[in-house]
Amino acid sequence: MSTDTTTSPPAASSHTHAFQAEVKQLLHLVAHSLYSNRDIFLRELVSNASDACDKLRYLAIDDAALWEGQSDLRIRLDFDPQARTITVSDNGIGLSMQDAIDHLGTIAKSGTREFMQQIGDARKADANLIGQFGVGFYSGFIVADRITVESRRAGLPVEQGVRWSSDGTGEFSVEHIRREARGTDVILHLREDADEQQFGDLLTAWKLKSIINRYSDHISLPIEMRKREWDKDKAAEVVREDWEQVNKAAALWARPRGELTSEQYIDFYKQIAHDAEAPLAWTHNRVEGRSEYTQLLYIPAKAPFDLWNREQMAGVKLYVKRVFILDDATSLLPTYLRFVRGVVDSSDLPLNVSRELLQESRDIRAIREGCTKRVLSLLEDLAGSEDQAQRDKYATFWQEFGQVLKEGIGEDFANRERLAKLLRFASTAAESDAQTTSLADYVARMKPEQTAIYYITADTPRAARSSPQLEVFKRKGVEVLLLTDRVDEWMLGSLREFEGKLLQSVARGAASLDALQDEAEKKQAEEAAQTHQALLARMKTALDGMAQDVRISARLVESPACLVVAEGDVSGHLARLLRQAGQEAPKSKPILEINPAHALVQRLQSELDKGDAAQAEAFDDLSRILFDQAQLAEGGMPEDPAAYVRRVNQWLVRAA
Ligand SMILES: Nc1ncnc2c1ncn2[C@@H]1O[C@H](COP(=O)(O)OP(=O)(O)OP(=O)(O)O)[C@@H](O)[C@H]1O
Repeated sequence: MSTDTTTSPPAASSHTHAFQAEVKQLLHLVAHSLYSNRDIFLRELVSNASDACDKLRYLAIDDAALWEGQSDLRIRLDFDPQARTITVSDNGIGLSMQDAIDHLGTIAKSGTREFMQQIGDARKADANLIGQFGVGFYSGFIVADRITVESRRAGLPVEQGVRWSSDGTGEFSVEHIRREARGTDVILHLREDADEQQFGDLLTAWKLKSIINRYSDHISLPIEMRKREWDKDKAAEVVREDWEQVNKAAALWARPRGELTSEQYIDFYKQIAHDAEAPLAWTHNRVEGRSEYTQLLYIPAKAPFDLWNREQMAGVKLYVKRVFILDDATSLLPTYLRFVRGVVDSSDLPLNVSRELLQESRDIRAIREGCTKRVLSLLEDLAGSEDQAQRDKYATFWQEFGQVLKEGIGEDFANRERLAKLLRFASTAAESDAQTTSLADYVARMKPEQTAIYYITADTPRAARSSPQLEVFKRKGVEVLLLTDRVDEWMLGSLREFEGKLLQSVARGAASLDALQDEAEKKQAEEAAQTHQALLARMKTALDGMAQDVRISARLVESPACLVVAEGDVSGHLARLLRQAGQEAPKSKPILEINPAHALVQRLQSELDKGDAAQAEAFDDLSRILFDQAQLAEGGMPEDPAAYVRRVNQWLVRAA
């Protein structure tokens, strides 16, 4: 926080401010963890310069005076070997004094701020992790021990320039300066203390050019350096006053696929996604027809830390005829594809398109549909590839982003079937939870008499696997899918069937099990229900207010009891999720199913047969114990845990 909040001090007086706490941490990390990646500092500063130019162009649409009579935007890179400085200049929007204090002293992006708060200990953070957050401006401190920024915001008087300066430890100073030129100079004073080898080469034209070529070629503005010529007479290189363009300024996505190497695609991804790791896959197409655009979309290999934030949607950049317009993935892709990174460049939209206009534009709708289809095709290609390495990539993708993709089942009606084919689940058919299956593979393995796709929902795969409701399925060798992601219950609300087969919870209703029972089993169940009619009725009274019914189970083999929900009722698992999320869960009561072959149930029957008043209490207690245990077995909690413990203990004492 600022120690001094004066915003407009008189010219020439310098004011010192402390960095926000997280910036200090970040600076510490930057200086200590990113040496191996040091060249990225130039990419970050050039990208800021380019953003500043884009911003000016955008604001000048409504206020042409901001051009101040000079509308050729460009970025310049200069260096001085004697002074050991590198300067990145732009004639973009520039900074006011308040901008400099606000933007260069704090981390504005809430995600990055939270991240910095979380890591706390600099030693734990590795460069890859930090790379994700785009250290941006502060990356200058990888190579510099002092940075000076001189700037003037477009439209402000020349006296309202600002000089910001810091050694990147605890504080920065700001003062007003007189500055004719609009825009910003970022001057890096290279470190001297470190090994000369480490930074010395940065003070050469070839090195700076090679970094620009590697990282910033696609920047659509010219990046210029001073012309250098060999002077025969002096037998030395002389630096001229005029400038030459050193980048191709050819947007990568605008070049034909055949001209580009994988390395170029990967480098470009790393820049736009702020990711140190290569992407899993990408798709690059020029779409022609009713709406013309180019799309270059990437699937990252790792989920970002803020994937769960559905508001965090700035993954795809929109360009119009190679001019950057905005980061607004909400218009370009549905929420459930928010992990996609990339660029869409439209040939049809007007350059001054606003956010509001975007929402209504037919061209944007067409682009959004087109991008969605492309991403789904890309995923289908990976998932269905002949090549094991590609299928492994899909497995990685699923691991990282599967839960997000599942949101699409409820959100994207038009693509629901395609999405359903991309789903993967853990299953009782595999020993390991990591080995997942598709619905199509499940259907191919179904027993001839089986009519439904069975699943169980639970908090963890382990809880799912040991659930009593699975017992009969295990005995009969019928596969059950194990659904343990939070989003699953929600997804199931929209995914009722697959290839004509209903998805059926093993913990719901009774009808679906009929298909799995042979005649003898059905008869046996009917007889058991007859024999235990009185027991069932008596238990129902004992569990009044807790269970809506008590019946003989066809699901159980080893356990005494389990809970099931009636058709149309909310499952116990979903009710728990809702309560955890602080929401009201519908108050439907479960059905208790009991296993007549189990000793505890037989014990209940004998308590009932004794029929005296003292036994009535024992009967009630044991019924409640069975109910509470069924609750525990499916990962729930007895309504009154202490009462449950008391009852169990009474029985243990009696048995001892
Ligand atoms: N050359 C510049 N001209 C004008 N403003 C700048 C310039 N460089 C940085 N800024 C301002 O400082 C802010 C912080 O820059 P920084 O690079 O740290 O983060 P960012 O650009 O917002 O994020 P990222 O680099 O991760 O994309 C920018 O958002 C911008 O407002």
